[in-house]
Amino acid sequence: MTPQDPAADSGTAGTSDPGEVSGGVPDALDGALDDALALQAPAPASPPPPESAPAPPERHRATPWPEAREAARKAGAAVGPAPRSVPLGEALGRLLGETLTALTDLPSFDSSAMDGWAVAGPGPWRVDEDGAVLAGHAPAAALDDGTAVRIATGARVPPGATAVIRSEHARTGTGGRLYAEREVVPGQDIRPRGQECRTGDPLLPAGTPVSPAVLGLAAAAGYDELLVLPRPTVEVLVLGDELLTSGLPHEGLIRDALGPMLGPWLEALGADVLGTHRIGDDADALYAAVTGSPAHLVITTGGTAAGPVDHVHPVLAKAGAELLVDGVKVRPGHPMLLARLGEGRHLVGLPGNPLAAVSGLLTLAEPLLRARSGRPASEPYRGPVRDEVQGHPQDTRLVPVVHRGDHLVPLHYNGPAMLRGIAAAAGMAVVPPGGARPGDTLDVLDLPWSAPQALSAAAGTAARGACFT
Ligand SMILES: Nc1nc2c(c(=O)[nH]1)N[C@H]1C(S)=C(S)[C@@H](COP(=O)(O)OP(=O)(O)OC[C@H]3O[C@@H](n4cnc5c(N)ncnc54)[C@H](O)[C@@H]3O)O[C@H]1N2
Ligand code: MOO
Repeated sequence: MTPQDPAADSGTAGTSDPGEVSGGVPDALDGALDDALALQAPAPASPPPPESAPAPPERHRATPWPEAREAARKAGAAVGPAPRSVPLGEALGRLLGETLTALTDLPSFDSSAMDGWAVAGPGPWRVDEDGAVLAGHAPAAALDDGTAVRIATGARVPPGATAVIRSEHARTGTGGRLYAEREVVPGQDIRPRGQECRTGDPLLPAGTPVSPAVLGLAAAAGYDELLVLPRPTVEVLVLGDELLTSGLPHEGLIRDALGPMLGPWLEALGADVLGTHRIGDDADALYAAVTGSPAHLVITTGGTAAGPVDHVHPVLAKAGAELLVDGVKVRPGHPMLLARLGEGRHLVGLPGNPLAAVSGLLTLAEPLLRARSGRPASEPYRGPVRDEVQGHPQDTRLVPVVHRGDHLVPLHYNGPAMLRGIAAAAGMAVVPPGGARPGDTLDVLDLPWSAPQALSAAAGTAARGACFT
């Protein structure tokens, strides 16, 4: 087996031979990228053969992949978040816990959109030199027809004013008279009170992520605090005596690839990561860490299978946890599990093989965290696959893919112990049992950093016209 056929490592079939997918990307740059992604790279001179995983025993309890995701979503939804009020400065990145409703008209008064003159009636106008109006200052006296005052952008328009003329569109002539240099349309460059919204108007729906722009809108609309959904807390427990945290692998020891990856990934999924702890292969330490964790969700890595130091199942049994999902019909990652630890607390056990851990993260942790934090279910996007993807006879496969034109292109370094494919991927294609043929449409699970941003809140407010002032 070579790295060009790595999926065979998991006992499943790989994608088509790289030589078959090299056509249609003639550009030299694309060729170099393809090499990097192993879309079409020739085999290295002496590729280290990936080790074979043992044929897994029949798992009668294994849950079909779609049902496992649904079980994780339900587990998260059952303990959905209670909204709480936080100062604006602490709301960034949270989700709105209620509809953001305007607490004021915006603008809250008729205001000038430009620096210039407020005028009343038709010109020319007599300029009241003492009556200049600045933003934030006391209102000017009412303007009589035929008069004008200087006005600054954002200042209150004096009662009686019928338009604002920009300073570059008028000149003062003899006798202090103001002459417009182009037609004056009534109401021009005046932002009328309530142009953007009226008090009580819904501005954004509950569940909208609080972005910097949302903070700005909330402040403009009168908010000092926002009701937000708290982020679920997560603790990561990395198991394995063989793991190094620095330097090169040596003497059977390997670098911990999951510790550095999972914290940021979980943060990107909307969690507050309390910590990542390395437990080794110590059952007592694992029991203490699992039962003593203050987190809503404990994530373990490794130790899910049936080896002599695979402590996750025994520890869960000892802790009285309820297994909600014990194995999933998915490759890689089938030993993944989901357990209920107690009131409002769960554990997701990720397999130790790094891509299998990613599979568990997307299958169980993502839907649980999404539901638990009040985010709407993600809409998988779909696309036609360019190449054949061989499937597992009974199980779903998750395969890292990139986009090429309108097509999904499976990446070859997709073995369970490999991160090379996923690190270059735009998403994980969901390959149904039996596989996919070129042109078949596949669902794609997006990755938090490559997701096309959901514009759900704005989607219903299509631009109906331009507003240049
Ligand atoms: N008898 C069976 N053996 C195995 C089965 C099975 O069904 N029956 N399943 C295989 C599959 S599939 C997977 S996946 C693994 C799952 O194993 P564990 O969750 O128990 O994980 P470990 O044995 O601890 O580690 C597996 C593999 O991954 C490496 N690893 C672990 N943690 C890390 C880390 N943080 N960073 C990088 N690499 C890590 C570890 O060294 C092992 O090579 O079980 C199979 N066996
Ligand atoms: O080989 Mo396993 O499929 O990594 O879960």
